[in-house]
Amino acid sequence: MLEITNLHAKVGDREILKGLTLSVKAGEVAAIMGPNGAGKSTLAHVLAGREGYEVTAGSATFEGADLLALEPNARAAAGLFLGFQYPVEIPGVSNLLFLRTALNAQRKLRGEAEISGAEFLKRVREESAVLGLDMEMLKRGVNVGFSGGEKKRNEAFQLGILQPKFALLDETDSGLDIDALRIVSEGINRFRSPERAVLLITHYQRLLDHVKPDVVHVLAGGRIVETGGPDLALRLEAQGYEGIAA
Ligand SMILES: Nc1ncnc2c1ncn2[C@@H]1O[C@H](COP(=O)(O)OP(=O)(O)OP(=O)(O)O)[C@@H](O)[C@H]1O
Repeated sequence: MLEITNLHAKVGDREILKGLTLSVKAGEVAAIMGPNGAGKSTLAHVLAGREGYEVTAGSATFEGADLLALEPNARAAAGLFLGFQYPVEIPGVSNLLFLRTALNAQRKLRGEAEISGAEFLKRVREESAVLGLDMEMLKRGVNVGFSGGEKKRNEAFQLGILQPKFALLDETDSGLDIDALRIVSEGINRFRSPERAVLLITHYQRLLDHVKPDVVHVLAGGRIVETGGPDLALRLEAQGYEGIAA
């Protein structure tokens, strides 16, 4: 589904991704772990098409199409979703208006009809119930006044509403209390399907206790340096990154 080959990318003058190769298949849940500053969020931003991140070599294709040639909104319409490590607040734009507008903009680019008010509301009710977000909160400005954990739950809510094909989740587990971690994990597990894929950037094995990954990659020094099964995450938890070649 996602094929990244020898990707090099820089921010300003600094090369962060240094020949990263990674493949994620449909149906797969893959985790990316790695030391602070290794380039995990940079990878997420490059894939989403954030400004200021320059790809200098390599390729990334999504379902066979050149992802890097697409504008960010076209990447979203193609089915790519990024859950931010640091969700932003958008005062004056309610969560529900934001999501309905985003969903319809994506549907329009795909040549689909707008979602009906009734269907949108049904999706909102279902997803907010799973994630424990009440309707009053969702009428407030996007993330405005949300606690750190509520912001992360809201990322999972957006995932449930937009129903993309590929979820790239950048530390969606950080800042969650024990119950919220279980709730957000449930949201991610509900999203799992043979047609979709998930790439979880995380520092903690505890998320992977709830969302069992098929594969675990280690990103260090701007490259994937090791790939294994769920046991790799357990080994890292026990041993740290010492001995991992950067
Ligand atoms: N705008 C920028 N200008 C200069 N350096 C940057 C910029 N953005 C990121 N970097 C650097 O790129 C490196 C990789 O950052 P990135 O956020 O991708 O790491 P990460 O693996 O996600 O780390 P963490 O686990 O701490 O979240 C870091 O050393 C960071 O300081």
